[in-house]
Amino acid sequence: MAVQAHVAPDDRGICSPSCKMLETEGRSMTRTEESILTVRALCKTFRVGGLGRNKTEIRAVDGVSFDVAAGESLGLIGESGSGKSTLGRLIAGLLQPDSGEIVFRGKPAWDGAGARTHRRVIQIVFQDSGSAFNPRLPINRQILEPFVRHHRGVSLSEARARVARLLEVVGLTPGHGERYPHELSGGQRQRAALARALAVEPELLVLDEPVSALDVSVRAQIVQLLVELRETYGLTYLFIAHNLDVVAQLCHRVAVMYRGKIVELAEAESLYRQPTHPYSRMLLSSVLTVDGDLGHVYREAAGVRG
Ligand SMILES: Nc1ncnc2c1ncn2[C@@H]1O[C@H](COP(=O)(O)OP(=O)(O)OP(=O)(O)O)[C@@H](O)[C@H]1O
Repeated sequence: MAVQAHVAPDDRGICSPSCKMLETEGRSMTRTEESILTVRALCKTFRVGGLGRNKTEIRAVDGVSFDVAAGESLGLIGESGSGKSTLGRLIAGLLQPDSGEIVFRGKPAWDGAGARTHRRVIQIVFQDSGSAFNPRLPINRQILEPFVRHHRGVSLSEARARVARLLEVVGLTPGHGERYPHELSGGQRQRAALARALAVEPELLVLDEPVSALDVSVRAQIVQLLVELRETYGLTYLFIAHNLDVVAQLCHRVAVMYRGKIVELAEAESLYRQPTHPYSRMLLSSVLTVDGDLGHVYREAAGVRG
């Protein structure tokens, strides 16, 4: 069954989700209409090279606006250097915007004093989780620390039991928890990175190419895990990826970035079937060319979406 949702730009040129449910081949993925993340006119410029006025300005994110509904997975695609990671880092609070607004559950992401407001509820998982872990500490310590920080009053033995449970949820054993990051495979490290992110009970995960470095079979397992975690914990995802199959498997809507701007934002199936912006058409057809219709990628992915 075709996707029933419809997203249209409002009179400010901003796309907002307007559906309650996606139905895909008899399976449903519920999400609410409530927007939990609102991004408005977001800009970030980097100044690189040279001295003083000789510096070059790179407008990495250039006036980006969109909403994400609770429980939704929004994919973010675009060529290398289009600004996807910068946008993800801005939303996760790792970078401060030059201008524009990020509002999560009605509250601005930065307070008047320049401090992050959503440290806990928005977490980020990177492609290379190896470098995101401390190489000198076993994995379970690195999950325990954020857990304890955000669960004051929980005894150490209870915290350890909860960390063991988190490892289990992501498909790891207590034995994996005792290893150091380099003693895990890439897929196991991504599972551990997800467990660590979940330790603080986030609501939104920014997933910055979390499966790009994995081989095909491990990638499929992690995508399946992401689907399950989303259902179990009611998570919302901003999913950055190059791989369009993976985006089709996981995402309700997809935003296409080009030179720091979102040039198209649409329901995944309608974007894959009929991209409207010339850059989206070029991007999609450069990956797979089947009579200009990529609907089959979306349909083939339906079995995984759950
Ligand atoms: N810390 C930084 N300092 C200077 N320039 C940066 C910095 N981070 C990103 N850029 C530049 O901003 C632009 C957008 O980069 P970004 O990493 O966001 O793109 P991307 O779409 O995520 O690319 P990729 O898919 O290759 O990861 C690029 O021109 C990049 O070189």
